[in-house]
Amino acid sequence: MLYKTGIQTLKRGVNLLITIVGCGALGSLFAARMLESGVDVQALQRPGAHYEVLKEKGLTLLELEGEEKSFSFPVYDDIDSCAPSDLVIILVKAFQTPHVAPKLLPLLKEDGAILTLQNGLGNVEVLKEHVPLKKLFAGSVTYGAYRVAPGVVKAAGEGKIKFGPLDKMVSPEPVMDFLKQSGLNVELVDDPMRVLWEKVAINAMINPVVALARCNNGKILEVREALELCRVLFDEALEAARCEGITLDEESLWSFAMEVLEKTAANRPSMLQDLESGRRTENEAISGYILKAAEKKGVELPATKVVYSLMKLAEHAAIKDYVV
Ligand SMILES: NC(=O)C1=CN([C@@H]2O[C@H](COP(=O)(O)OP(=O)(O)OC[C@H]3O[C@@H](n4cnc5c(N)ncnc54)[C@H](OP(=O)(O)O)[C@@H]3O)[C@@H](O)[C@H]2O)C=CC1
Ligand SMILES: CC(C)(CO)C(=O)C(=O)O
Repeated sequence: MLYKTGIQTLKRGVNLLITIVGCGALGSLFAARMLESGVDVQALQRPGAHYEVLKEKGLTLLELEGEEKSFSFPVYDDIDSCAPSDLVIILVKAFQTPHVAPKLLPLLKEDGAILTLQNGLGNVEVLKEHVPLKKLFAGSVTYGAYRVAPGVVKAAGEGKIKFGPLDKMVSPEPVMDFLKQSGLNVELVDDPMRVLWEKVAINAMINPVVALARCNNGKILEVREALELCRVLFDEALEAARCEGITLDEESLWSFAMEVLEKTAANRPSMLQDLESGRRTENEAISGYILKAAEKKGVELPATKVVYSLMKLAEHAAIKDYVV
């Protein structure tokens, strides 16, 4: 018999509540889609300019086609003010996970669930230290959003959430139904860790290369040497995945990576946006994690090591008080 999360209360017509932990670009886009679908949302957000605007004036979402929408929902900077929720979605950057993970359990109703949709690897390991496995779900996202000003988020493309429970004995249906009801495109997967590795392989071959070159994703397709470098980084990421016992489908994933480059040709990747805004990047959770996974098995990944080190240098140069 599969363990059910508390989200089955959905079927009893009780109002369900989602908490978004880290209501930045993606968290705000999701909050907007949920509110449009009539689902209750609250955000746990750290204090700062974005928090102030969300709290005082609400969220402004600029749709891809130019429409401007306003949303108002409860935004808190402390756990004690939050109501216990049925589903908590983690959308802080990976390096913030150790700060939020110990606070999560009180945010949940007794049988609620937690879903991480963050990029990078290592988040699940941290969450597992603080949350029972049966409550944990993980996945990746192809939606896009970025912040244009505090409280103002631009939608950069609809996409899909691929997710699944980390404990195979847990029924994913209630969370799946809830996310669908929340206006999001969702697909269930058997092995969420594979999905996280697929996403990290794509991030590892695009993000640091484009961030270091300070260009748009599409430029990679115009420079043969850049594409060759991406291929080496991609192959190294797949090698690291094998070191963790995960064999990714090289051919179909490479085709998907090319599709991502074409579809996001005009985009500046998140890592570049972070560098340009003087913010920390997810370098550690992407290239850094890949290097560590391989290192544990005595495998060296020379190209990944070079771009990882250059990204550290770029962060050191761009970020005040960066700890090397
Ligand atoms: N944006 C996108 O298109 C996509 C993003 N992702 C992934 O989703 C995750 C979130 O990305 P994104 O939304 O772009 O990032 P953002 O930086 O825009 O959002 C993260 C938010 O978390 C807040 N925050 C930071 N620390 C804490 C904390 N301790 N407690 C509460 N809130 C906190 C930040 O506050 P503050 O505003 O003060 O900085 C910020 O608003 C990342 O892992 C990213 O890689 C995946 C696919 C697409
Ligand atoms: C897929 C990609 C590389 C698109 O830019 C991305 O996820 C990012 O910018 O972080």
